[in-house]
Amino acid sequence: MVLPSIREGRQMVLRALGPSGWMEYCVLDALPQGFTPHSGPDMPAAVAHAFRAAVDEAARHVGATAPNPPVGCALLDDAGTILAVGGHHRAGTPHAEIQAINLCRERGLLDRTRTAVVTLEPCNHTGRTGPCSQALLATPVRDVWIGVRDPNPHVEGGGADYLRQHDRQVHVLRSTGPQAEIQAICRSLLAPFAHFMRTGQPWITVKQALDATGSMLPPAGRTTFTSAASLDLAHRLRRATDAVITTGGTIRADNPGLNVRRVADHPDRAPRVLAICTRTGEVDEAYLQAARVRGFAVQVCTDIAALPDMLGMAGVTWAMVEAGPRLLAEIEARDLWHDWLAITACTDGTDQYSIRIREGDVTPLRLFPELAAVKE
Ligand SMILES: NC(=O)C1=CN([C@@H]2O[C@H](COP(=O)(O)OP(=O)(O)OC[C@H]3O[C@@H](n4cnc5c(N)ncnc54)[C@H](OP(=O)(O)O)[C@@H]3O)[C@@H](O)[C@H]2O)C=CC1
Ligand SMILES: Nc1c(N[C@@H]2O[C@H](COP(=O)(O)O)[C@@H](O)[C@H]2O)[nH]c(=O)[nH]c1=O
Repeated sequence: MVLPSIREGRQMVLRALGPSGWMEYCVLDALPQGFTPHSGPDMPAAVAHAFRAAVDEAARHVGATAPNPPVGCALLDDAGTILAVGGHHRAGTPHAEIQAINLCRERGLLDRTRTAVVTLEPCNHTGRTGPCSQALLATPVRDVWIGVRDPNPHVEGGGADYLRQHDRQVHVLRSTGPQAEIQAICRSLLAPFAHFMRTGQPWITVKQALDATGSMLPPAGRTTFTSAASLDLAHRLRRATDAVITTGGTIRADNPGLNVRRVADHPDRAPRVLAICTRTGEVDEAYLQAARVRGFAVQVCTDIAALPDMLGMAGVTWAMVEAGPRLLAEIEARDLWHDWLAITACTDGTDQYSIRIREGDVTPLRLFPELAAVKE
């Protein structure tokens, strides 16, 4: 018998199962036999694999879910094959677990579900949608793997405890040993939301472009000087965040757009906040008007100390600073930042990245492939 190549096999499956492509995912990701979800404390390879799929799905919606967190969920069968991967898209729409359950139901696969892999503990309360813990109980799922416990203090009784009380095996990833790497990715995904839950304020990322001499100022007649790849990254960061923080000084110097242009933005996103720091409070009315036309909800901030609360009140979970050297000095002196991405344009046309994290070891910047391994 001549086996089809992966490509041929994939085309055969797609022809057989329609254009959506979902079974392509299942087939190519089917794992070797021997996956035993009840087998012990360490994470089976299929679960690790499913966590990555769930994180990827959640990451596609980072920047669209605020004030909710981005979450992903994969449902697996007995053999460890991924049946469906769901993500949370927007506040008020179904959570990741419900998306994955609904996908399985549509595909006639719900009866095969045995293991749920979720980047965040399933909710156990009725908010704008029903409790995901109960939705999972209504499926044949026996094992639930959780990346991070829910940091939301307003959520009474965790979904993990509820599922355990109903005889489900619940595994919460540990921060040491073989589970640590995936737990860290889940914590990176959740970092802005977890901070927002603790403080009511957004996670604040500084993005700073530097030339080879260490200057932040662009050459005359230009507003940027980093490479095309770094500008793409800057726009992907804008897409992932809920607010841009800039200043009166930068607006007067650059008349910057600050919107997402080099990559596709989330469709139908609620207006992103443009926070303009200015001591005088005087910002050109034509600039404000044009920024609103670009889709921003503009907020003028005359006291930078009040900025985190102001943004938190607007439901901003992750904000990015795009400002010049004077405001960055203020932000650093006042500890108003959480992570700091420096992009240095080298003379050979390449850029170097470095990341500082003010406290701890978690940064959502690690979700971006080119920053995943960047050193401080
Ligand atoms: N390389 C890079 O990553 C970037 C470079 N730039 C460059 O930086 C230059 C502009 O820098 P600069 O003029 O120093 O401007 P900054 O962007 O550093 O902002 C300074 C302005 O911020 C406002 N401000 C300062 N402190 C506070 C405070 N405590 N509360 C509220 N508002 C405050 C004031 O605005 P006001 O005067 O209105 O009161 C002040 O003029 C431009 O050349 C631009 O191209 C800009 C962004 C990024
Ligand atoms: N110079 C510089 C940046 N600077 C920031 O980008 C703004 C211009 O944004 P826009 O008008 O939307 O293209 C500029 O005013 C400043 O805030 N960003 C970068 O990624 N790389 C760069 O080299």
